[in-house]
Amino acid sequence: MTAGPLGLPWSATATRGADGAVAVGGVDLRALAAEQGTPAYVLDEASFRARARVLRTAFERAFAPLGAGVDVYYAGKAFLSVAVARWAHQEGLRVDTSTGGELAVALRAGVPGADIGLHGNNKSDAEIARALDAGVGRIIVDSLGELDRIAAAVRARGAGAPAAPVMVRVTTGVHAGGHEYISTAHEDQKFGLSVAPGPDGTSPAMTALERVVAAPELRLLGIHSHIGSQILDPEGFAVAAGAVLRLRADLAARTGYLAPEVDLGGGFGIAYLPGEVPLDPERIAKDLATTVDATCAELGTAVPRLSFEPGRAIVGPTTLTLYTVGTVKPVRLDDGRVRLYVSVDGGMSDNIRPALYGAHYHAAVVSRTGAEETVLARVVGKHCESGDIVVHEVQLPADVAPGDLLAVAATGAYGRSMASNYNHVPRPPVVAVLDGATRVLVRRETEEDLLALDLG
Ligand SMILES: Cc1ncc(COP(=O)(O)O)c(C=O)c1O
Ligand SMILES: N[C@@H](CCCC[NH3+])C(=O)O
Repeated sequence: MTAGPLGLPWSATATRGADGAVAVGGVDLRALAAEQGTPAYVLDEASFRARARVLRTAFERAFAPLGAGVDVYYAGKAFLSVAVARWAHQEGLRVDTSTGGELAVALRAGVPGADIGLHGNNKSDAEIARALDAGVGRIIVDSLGELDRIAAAVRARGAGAPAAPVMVRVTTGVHAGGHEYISTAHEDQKFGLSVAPGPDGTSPAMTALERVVAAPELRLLGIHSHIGSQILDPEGFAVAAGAVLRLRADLAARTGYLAPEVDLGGGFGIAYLPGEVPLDPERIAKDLATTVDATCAELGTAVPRLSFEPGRAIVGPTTLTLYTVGTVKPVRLDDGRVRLYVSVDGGMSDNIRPALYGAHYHAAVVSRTGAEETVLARVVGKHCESGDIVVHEVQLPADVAPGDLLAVAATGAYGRSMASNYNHVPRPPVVAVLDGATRVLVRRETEEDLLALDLG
């Protein structure tokens, strides 16, 4: 994927003018801040669409020679709004949801049920019913109990109700990703059913798959594996693919049913810092096509239809968070260095990732050309926590001052979607920019919005 004039981690259309001011999508961020206020998430629509297309076409091209087809789902948990669900669908992607709320957004966007998947390790009966009402293309089952509940929900619809299309989410023991909490395929965690044999020699994954094959209310589409998030080393995907394909072949040997699909999840890592190298979609797609082809040949099974669920790799790099600098305070460290604490008008309520995962981000002053001399800075928020850090370490112009606009790059994934109202701070808007125009996708919350929930 091509980087723009400012290079990674900035979005593709970000440019810096002669006066030092940064524009995205042809919109000067000073004008955007004056019109919309700060903080604000600024989403580069052209970049979102381009990234969605690049990922889809990379997988389509790589898997075309295998002849079984590919679907790419946009994982809405990274960031979902009606507009982005629509953009993803217009760019030929389907939409992956993980709660009734995300499902509601995708449906409001007009995405046909058949192009929506529903995940979740603890789906409510209401969520299951809603998914069946919407005719979702697949429900990704996460436990044996859930299988029974979906079957019951189908039965409750009466004779003639179509069987529910399900995939079974399995854990292959592959542990990958940027942080232990976001690695989802090792065994001691809540997601999926393990492929490791239990005391009776049969794995929980196989038990679930056999149960689906036997249930008239369920139609087994396939097997699902998601190994983690922000993965920069492609090796784990190939290992997981091999394990899933072997499980599919074992199931066919035991039941005579060869599941038509395999989903290898999302998790493709992006650049958060200058110099960081993102996972290359073309390369991962080609490598996986080679692995799938070779493994299926070795197992003597037909190649399945493949699907993927990237979230971060599509939306992460498209968005920056625009803040206004407030307090600037030099703090002397034990080793004698001075760190400049630069406080902005948001913080852990609009980006919890640094506090939750120790995630690192990059920032720059975007309203003017700063002094050539730079200082070691830490960008912090306005919340009542010393861990309210937005950017742990970054060199900023030595003259950074209150009133400057500061942008933090690559905040599109798990920023707004994990935002909170800590300290009664209203959540920022999401403003799309395209060809010199702004469009508010999600409006700024107000104190009135928050007080409206408080019944006194
Ligand atoms: C099942 C599933 N699919 C897709 C994703 C999207 O992951 P990412 O945003 O890292 O691509 C996740 C989140 O990790 C997930 O849990
Ligand atoms: N929320 C995590 C990723 C988890 C993905 C959902 N399974 C992050 O910010 O990196």
